[in-house]
Amino acid sequence: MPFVRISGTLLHYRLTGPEGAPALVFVNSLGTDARIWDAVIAMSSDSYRCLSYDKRGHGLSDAPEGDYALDEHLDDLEGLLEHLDLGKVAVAGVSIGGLIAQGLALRAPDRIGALVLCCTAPRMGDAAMWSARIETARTKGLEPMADPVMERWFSPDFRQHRPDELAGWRNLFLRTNPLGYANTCATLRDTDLGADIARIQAPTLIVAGDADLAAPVELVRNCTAIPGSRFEILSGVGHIPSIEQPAHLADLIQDFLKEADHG
Ligand SMILES: O=C(O)CC1=CCC(=O)O1
Repeated sequence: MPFVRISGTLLHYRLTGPEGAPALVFVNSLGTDARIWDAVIAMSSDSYRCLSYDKRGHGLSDAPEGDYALDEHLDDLEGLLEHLDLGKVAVAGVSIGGLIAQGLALRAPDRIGALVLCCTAPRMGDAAMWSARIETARTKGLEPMADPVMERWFSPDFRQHRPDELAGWRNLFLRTNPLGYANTCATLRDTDLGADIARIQAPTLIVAGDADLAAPVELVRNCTAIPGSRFEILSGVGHIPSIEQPAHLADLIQDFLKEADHG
């Protein structure tokens, strides 16, 4: 369970897989931590050096005060990559994690071997929605949002047939630092990469879930402005395919990275 301080912010990360193997980095979504990627990492770490971390405001990482700018998330991730000396990486991000991946590909194209953008878009939601969540998180905590958020995260089938997992991931959401959550909602409120992503040159796989209420398929399709990108729609999956269909997602990622010449 290593920790590192990047420009004063403590980050919790995990690194598995053979040293020298192509590096694959996983970025988590709002209200979660690196554990949402564990099943995919277990299926990938024979062939890839897998890095996952709790982005600021989440998990065991620090939750600094104040709205988080996208640039601060990028500073964290770039700092972590420099600290670990991973060379060129593929970055897989879900939701805001995918926004961070897009941002890094724009800021540091030479570091990026490939992108996997899951259930994300260059702009997610609108300012009013994020402001309302910020207000709720800061004044009442996360409990009032828990049930609606579970409906956004998980397909009806998952919620009906996997109640213990649902309860566990709900616990993860509720244990997120409400101020870290609110400060991250500010990133979503303030970020729009729509005018920029056509400049991304990295080979890009885009994955949407047809039961995703947080990033519906047509929103995720906006990522196809990235030249040459491939778009896949997973059936019966909500907002976090790494939890609902990890084997399917791991296969897609590995096949794509081989074609992209990253592993
Ligand atoms: O909580 C949600 O609605 C899902 C979500 C939006 C951005 C993100 O990272 O997760």
